[in-house]
Amino acid sequence: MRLIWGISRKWTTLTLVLIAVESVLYLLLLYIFKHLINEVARSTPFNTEKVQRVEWYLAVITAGTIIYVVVKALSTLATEINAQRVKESIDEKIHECAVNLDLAFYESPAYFDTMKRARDAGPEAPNNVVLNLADIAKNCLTLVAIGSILISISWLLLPLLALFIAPTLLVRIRYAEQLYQWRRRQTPVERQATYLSDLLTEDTSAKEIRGYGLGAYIRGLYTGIRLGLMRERLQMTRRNTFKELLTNIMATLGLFACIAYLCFSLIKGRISVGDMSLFLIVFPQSYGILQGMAQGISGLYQNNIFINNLFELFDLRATLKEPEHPLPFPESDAVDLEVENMSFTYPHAKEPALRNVSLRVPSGKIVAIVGLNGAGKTTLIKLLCRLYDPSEGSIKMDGTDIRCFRSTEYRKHISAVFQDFGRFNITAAENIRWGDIDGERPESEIESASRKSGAHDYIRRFPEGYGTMMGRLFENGREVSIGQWQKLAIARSFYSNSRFVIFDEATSALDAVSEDELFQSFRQRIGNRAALIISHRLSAVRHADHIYVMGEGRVQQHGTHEELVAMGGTYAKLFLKKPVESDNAGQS
Ligand SMILES: Nc1ncnc2c1ncn2[C@@H]1O[C@H](COP(=O)(O)OP(=O)(O)OP(=O)(O)O)[C@@H](O)[C@H]1O
Repeated sequence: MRLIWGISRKWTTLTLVLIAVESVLYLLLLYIFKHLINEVARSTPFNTEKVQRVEWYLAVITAGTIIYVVVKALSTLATEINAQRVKESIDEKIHECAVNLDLAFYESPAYFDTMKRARDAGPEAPNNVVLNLADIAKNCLTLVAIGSILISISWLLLPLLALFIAPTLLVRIRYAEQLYQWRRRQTPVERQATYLSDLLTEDTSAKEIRGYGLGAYIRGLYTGIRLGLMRERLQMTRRNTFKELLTNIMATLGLFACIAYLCFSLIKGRISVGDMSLFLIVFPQSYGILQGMAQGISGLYQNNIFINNLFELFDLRATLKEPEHPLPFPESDAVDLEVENMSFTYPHAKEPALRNVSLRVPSGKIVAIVGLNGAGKTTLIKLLCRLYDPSEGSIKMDGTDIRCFRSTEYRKHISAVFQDFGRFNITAAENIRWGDIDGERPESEIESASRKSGAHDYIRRFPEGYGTMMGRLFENGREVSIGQWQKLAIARSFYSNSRFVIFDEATSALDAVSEDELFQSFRQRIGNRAALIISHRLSAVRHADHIYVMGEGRVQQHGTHEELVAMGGTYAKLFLKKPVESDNAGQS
């Protein structure tokens, strides 16, 4: 309730007011209707006075019914608008939560379970709660109206009805709870099934699934999981159907008990014909309303417990601590990035990925990091981008620990191209502009960044140039090669206003000519920024001002290319297996 109220006060109030008006009108109409029937049935002489009274009742009932229909339509509209607003707001909140959580959450299966449950529940669940609540409120008020009429006929009717309908309500609430608990338990299994289904339907795995003939096997795994889930669900449904049948029989007995009671009351003359007619109108309705309420309350209960999943997600808090009093970022362009005795262990991992690493990226310099697979290079980059905080040691920017800056502020000064860079299905221009989404920069800078990365060569050949939709997800989209996508990602980092450019094997898919061109004039391309390059290729690292060699999470050697070659050891082993001139000499 607080969630809904917080999102949409105006519409929630309007909805409740309209529902109240609708119910009061309904009660008034029934009341006038009763008088109309009594007037018609009364054994008074047929004269002008009687005709006038009947006409008056008819006119009031007709006008009142028209007003009632209008109010009902308005209240349905207001409820729907309110529900839509809540739905949009919750959707927005889920996305906000996902974006604000730090990368550490993505390491944990529990996070994916919570996210899946929240996405399964919302944004429909709060929406349904609004509709449920509106329905229950409406039914309650109508029931009060009908109840007061039923009590005026006989006080026994209401408790009799409630007694027989209560078991239906309880059974439905119990089933809702069982369903929720079951879904909660099954989330990891359902995620496995979704993963297998994605493998079968998405383009990223399509080639290997066909190449290795894995289709039938994966389909078998998927069907196995789904059939298991279906069997359990059907078992629950079967048990529930049996219970529902029993309680429905009870409710029907209750209905006929009331009918029998009223028949005898009429015979004994305890109720009038007007009462009986009124009863015949409202009785089926009250039965329907009570059943609707049972459904509404169990629905509310069910949606409410699904909403708990949403709250579970909203309650997740980022683990990266933001400083209470963030320091302003250094004004000067000449800032150094320094790593001091840093160690880091991934959440849920036993062994540290980085041990006592120290290195320096001076302003305006190009620094390279090399090492075998699993040496810890990418991990170091993630820490430099402050996607994680070190377990020990620190990273300093111009002598200040980067934890003293607001993380969003700090990240603006680092632009990284990761191995698994983003391939965004948006226009080519937007792909580059996302490197500095808040900057109001002239369009020409997009092309300039694109020229520096080599992406301009193929984008200019597209009939729609930079307006071309990239990827094949959307109409008229252009799929390009991995190397061409990589050039676009590099252009994005060049476009950004950062002081440090980080390339984590960012040129691995570039052809030798493109890569050579890029690194030959790399210094001009990055301007006065500093760069950190991770690469397995000699052509990418040999021109660096300083090179660090990493192994088993540590810095093993460092120096210039010439110094390291002279030193021998890991670097020489990595890069001197083939003649130094060869582009692929450094591939590990
Ligand atoms: N998310 C993670 N959770 C736990 N351990 C991880 C995670 N990512 C990487 N590791 C481990 O950390 C170590 C360093 O990995 P990292 O990705 O930094 O290596 P790398 O030097 O970049 O390797 P490559 O050259 O293959 O890219 C490896 O032992 C790896 O298994």
